Amino acid sequence: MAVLTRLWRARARASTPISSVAASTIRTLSSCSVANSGADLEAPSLLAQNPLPLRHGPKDRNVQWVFLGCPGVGKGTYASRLSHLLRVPHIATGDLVREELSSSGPLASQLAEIVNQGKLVSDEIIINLLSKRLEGGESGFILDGFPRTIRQAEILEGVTDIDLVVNLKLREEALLAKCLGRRTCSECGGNYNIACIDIKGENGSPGLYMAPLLPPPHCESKLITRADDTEEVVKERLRIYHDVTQPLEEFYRSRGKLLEFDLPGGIPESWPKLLQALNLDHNDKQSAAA
Ligand SMILES: Nc1ncnc2c1ncn2[C@@H]1O[C@H](COP(=O)(O)OP(=O)(O)O)[C@@H](O)[C@H]1O
Repeated sequence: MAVLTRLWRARARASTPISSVAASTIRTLSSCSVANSGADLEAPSLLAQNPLPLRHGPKDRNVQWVFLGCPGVGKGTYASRLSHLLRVPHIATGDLVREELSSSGPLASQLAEIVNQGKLVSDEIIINLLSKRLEGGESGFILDGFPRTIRQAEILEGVTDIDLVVNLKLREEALLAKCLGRRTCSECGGNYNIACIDIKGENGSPGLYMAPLLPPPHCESKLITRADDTEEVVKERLRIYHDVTQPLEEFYRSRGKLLEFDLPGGIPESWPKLLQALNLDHNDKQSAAA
């Protein structure tokens, strides 16, 4: 991870075009390059190569995982739970963008315009925000919301090894409702969802039930909604996800790193199954619940 930090710092200092940073970092890291056989490995063989729990990754370091998935799928929820479980930082680029937005920094107004239209922030801005976040150095991480473009994935691949990419999937009908139901407590920062998803099974397809995650009474009057969680903007984010981010699935599948996970329901149904898919053991589950 120190390598990653150094390189992103160097990029931020030099304002070098990202493509040349990626090229030079790929050269620098040729001795510890990302395994890229091109073989289309299935998730089980990926896990067989890297049996979990992965407190330490392939080179005796902590896990370096990425979470992919449409807006509203629950990347933040599950990435955050796993980060507590595996004791690695959960780094969400959406949170970095929102922190910058709430500051009075020079970028704030430029970012507000982009984010409130549901568009993606430029790769350069995102890499700079990430490099600032990583200045302290990290040992292992779970990235959420990054990479989001093939270019970002190539840059990441040029600077460090990703062990596993978890692709969370949820039926399209549920995604919009999940985004519109999101609420955050302005005081404690707790995340809730007031949407109750109840899709009846029909023509052989199973139903889907996701209970709302309601706030405790002391948060009820302090709930806020993200400015970009309006119907129009969420639809635009979903469109951009399908056009620009979804190709990353094939990028990581071809490298044998993609673990597909269909969410079977809300947190009570999905969390144990996710742990199982990740081959995390019972002790880990107990410590997660603690
Ligand atoms: N890796 C990224 N590249 C470009 N823009 C990003 C990235 N991560 C976050 N953003 C910006 O921040 C916004 C919020 O991100 P996030 O909280 O991850 O949203 P979502 O709920 O759509 O997954 C995005 O719509 C986008 O404008």
